[in-house]
Amino acid sequence: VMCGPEAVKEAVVKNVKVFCGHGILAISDSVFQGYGFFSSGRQQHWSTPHRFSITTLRDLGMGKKSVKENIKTEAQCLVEELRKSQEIDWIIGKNHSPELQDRAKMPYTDAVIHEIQRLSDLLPLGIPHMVTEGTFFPSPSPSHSHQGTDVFLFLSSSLKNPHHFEKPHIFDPNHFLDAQGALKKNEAFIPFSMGKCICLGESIARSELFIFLTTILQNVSLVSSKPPEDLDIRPQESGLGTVLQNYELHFLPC
Ligand code: HEM
Repeated sequence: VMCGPEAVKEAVVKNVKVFCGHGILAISDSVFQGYGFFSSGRQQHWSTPHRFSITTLRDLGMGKKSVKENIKTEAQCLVEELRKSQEIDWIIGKNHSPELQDRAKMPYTDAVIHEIQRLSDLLPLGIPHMVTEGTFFPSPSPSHSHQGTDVFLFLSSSLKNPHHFEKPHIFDPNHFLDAQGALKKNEAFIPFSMGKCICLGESIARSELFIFLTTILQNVSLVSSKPPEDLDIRPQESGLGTVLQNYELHFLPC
């Protein structure tokens, strides 16, 4: 189990060939029947479909107009649905819908999204990896790993690392803001893993989070039925994935 950003980096950035084999994930076997990226024990990481997907998914996330427009349309539809379900007559912002280019000008919003991802810790142990050939792992405690050894990248231990985040268990966007209010990168922020094994959907996921959140907040105020300080933000369950608690929220017209 690789704990902390330094160990994860040592494994999947510096020793990428050895540590990026796919581990066994029982749940994916029954769903994917051995096909696709999540099939267990896939040792060859840079297969043709993988390369194809990297190009396609990263292109989609980075710039293809149709996808960006789809994300915006989906966000607008979500707002429409919220409006209908609330039966509140309010107007979707008329002049400007959030665009991805706005993100660079909105460091606070970006920091809030980083902090949501950090604390929600969607995949605490990442997706299982497997050692593809016997290797000696020098740090933090020297050890030998045999081919086929399961490897877990303990992403939680980076996201909630007290050496990298001042208040690791408290929601505070300042973890990602410098003294001037600009977005501050943090090498322990690795919810998508890192290196060549990094989540193929990172760019799309980050775009969606920004567009959805800003579009919702542009149109409604989210009000909790309890004072925020009384909310319990500990996860309901945490295994392969973190399941958050259910919260009661009111969507009020701005
Ligand atoms: C907030 C949302 C998401 C988070 C936190 C997340 C996180 C992750 C993590 C930690 C991994 C494992 C990387 C590793 O092997 O070390 C992964 C793999 C993967 N993710 Fe995501 N992911 C998200 C959304 C998405 C989306 C939207 C897509 C597709 C559009 C996607 C597609 C994939 C694929 C295909 C892999 C397997 C990559 C491979 O085996 O090479 N993810 N993701």
